[in-house]
Amino acid sequence: MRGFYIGRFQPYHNGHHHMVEEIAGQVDELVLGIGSAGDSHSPRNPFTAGERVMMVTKSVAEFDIPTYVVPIEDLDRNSVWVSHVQSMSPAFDVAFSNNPLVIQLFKEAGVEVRQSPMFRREVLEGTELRDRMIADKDWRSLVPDPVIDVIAEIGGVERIQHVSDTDSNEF
Ligand SMILES: Nc1ncnc2c1ncn2[C@@H]1O[C@H](COP(=O)(O)OP(=O)(O)OP(=O)(O)O)[C@@H](O)[C@H]1O
Ligand SMILES: NC(=O)c1ccc[n+]([C@@H]2O[C@H](COP(=O)(O)O)[C@@H](O)[C@H]2O)c1
Repeated sequence: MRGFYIGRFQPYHNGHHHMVEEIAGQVDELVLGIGSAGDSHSPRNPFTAGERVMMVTKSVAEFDIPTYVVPIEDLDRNSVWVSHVQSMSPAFDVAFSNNPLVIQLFKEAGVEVRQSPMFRREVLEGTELRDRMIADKDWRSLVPDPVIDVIAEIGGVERIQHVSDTDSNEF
């Protein structure tokens, strides 16, 4: 059985990693969708799809499960989003998500959806991690080690601080 799990992963954190570990116990192969793939260099979406591919690929290497990482751009039309996802991804039997819109769209399309409880959500939330990066507070303890390396390699903290500076995000 092949599972599908999509997130923006801005950045990929220990909550996502915990969910992947749980999913890995339920399926034989996993597709990880990098959502909003066209977005980057903004306060909410600082990292490119390629950078997020690196974070996710290096992190899930510790789990013993074949994993495909697929960037998926957003569409203006929710009604055809599941078809769009299916056109970009290896075929899957079950989708995993805690996002209400994603759950609704998959269910309406007849795809089985499984949810899992949120894991330490008071700190394991992308928004909280990005705020900590901007404020130079600890975020490294909340992500898998490979994510620390990728964010260092790409100058990610400097970037998010720069794009969050209201004087420097005009183009
Ligand atoms: N701590 C967590 N435990 C379990 N699942 C999580 C956790 N954080 C996020 N998820 C789930 O992972 C998927 C992808 O989430 P997403 O990439 O939006 O992360 P996020 O932490 O919610 O980020 P943001 O604050 O940027 O929206 C969603 O289904 C979301 O509900
Ligand atoms: N119409 C669309 O393009 C559409 C609909 C539902 C979810 N999505 C994307 O799926 C991803 C869901 O991940 P999150 O749970 O991290 O929000 C996001 O990137 C979101 O933009 C896109």
